Amino acid sequence: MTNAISNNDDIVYDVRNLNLWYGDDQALKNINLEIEKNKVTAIIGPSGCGKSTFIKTMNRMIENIPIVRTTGEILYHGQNIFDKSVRVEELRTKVGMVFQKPNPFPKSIFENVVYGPRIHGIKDKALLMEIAETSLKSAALWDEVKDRLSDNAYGLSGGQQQRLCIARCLAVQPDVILMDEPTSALDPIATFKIEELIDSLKRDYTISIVTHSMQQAARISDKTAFFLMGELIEFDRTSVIFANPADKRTEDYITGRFG
Ligand SMILES: Nc1ncnc2c1ncn2[C@@H]1O[C@H](COP(=O)(O)OP(=O)(O)OP(=O)(O)O)[C@@H](O)[C@H]1O
Repeated sequence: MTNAISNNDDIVYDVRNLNLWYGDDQALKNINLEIEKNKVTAIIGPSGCGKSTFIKTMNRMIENIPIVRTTGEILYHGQNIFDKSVRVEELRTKVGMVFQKPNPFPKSIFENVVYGPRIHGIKDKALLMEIAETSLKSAALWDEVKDRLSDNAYGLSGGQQQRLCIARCLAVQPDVILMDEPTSALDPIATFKIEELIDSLKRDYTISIVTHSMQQAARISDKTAFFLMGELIEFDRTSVIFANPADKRTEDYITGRFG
């Protein structure tokens, strides 16, 4: 009888001895962690502990900041994303990102969703329409916008804009979705909708989410990583992190003693 140990196909990311510096300041210290397929992995920790830095490293978005230097490896399906042969645009198609503040383009709802497919050379109107419909349905937004696809995206509420950004991300058929505090600018109802959406998306995608809300991490994630001052202090099943953490610092943080 085998127990439920993941095999390699279940590991999407294998982060090995990752260090990152902004100039002389080290923001990530020897991080080792695996991200499993079709799971939601939450990244929690106090302000400035390196959560955003970590998540932006996973699709090499962090390299937009010139003073950044990294050592170590991030294996994505077995390939080190820092290898010279890796094409960053391709990686970012596979590993999409959703930000704290919804950031639709100043275009119609339809054009926002099909932006990526258009860049990839898809011109056929019927196909673009099909992609828009599928993506908006997957992002639980279709029913609210199907009659006004040509309206400007800025006319949507904040929560709708965030789901539109998720639809835009889905339209290029990613494998992983990185989310950096995706609900921190939203009200509780819009937050609830995004949380429900995350739960349904994990059937098809692997999700990693930075959150300041421990309740949110407890509600929606399967695994939780607790960061503190650039170090990964503890990484385990979310139920373990919140009910029976191994490290005193994790316990102090989740019980609100600091942070
Ligand atoms: N562009 C930058 N240049 C220099 N230092 C940076 C830069 N971005 C972040 N840092 C530093 O790296 C460390 C980690 O920051 P990061 O934003 O990753 O933390 P965080 O846990 O996401 O914080 P928060 O919860 O406040 O968003 C901090 O000390 C921060 O000051």
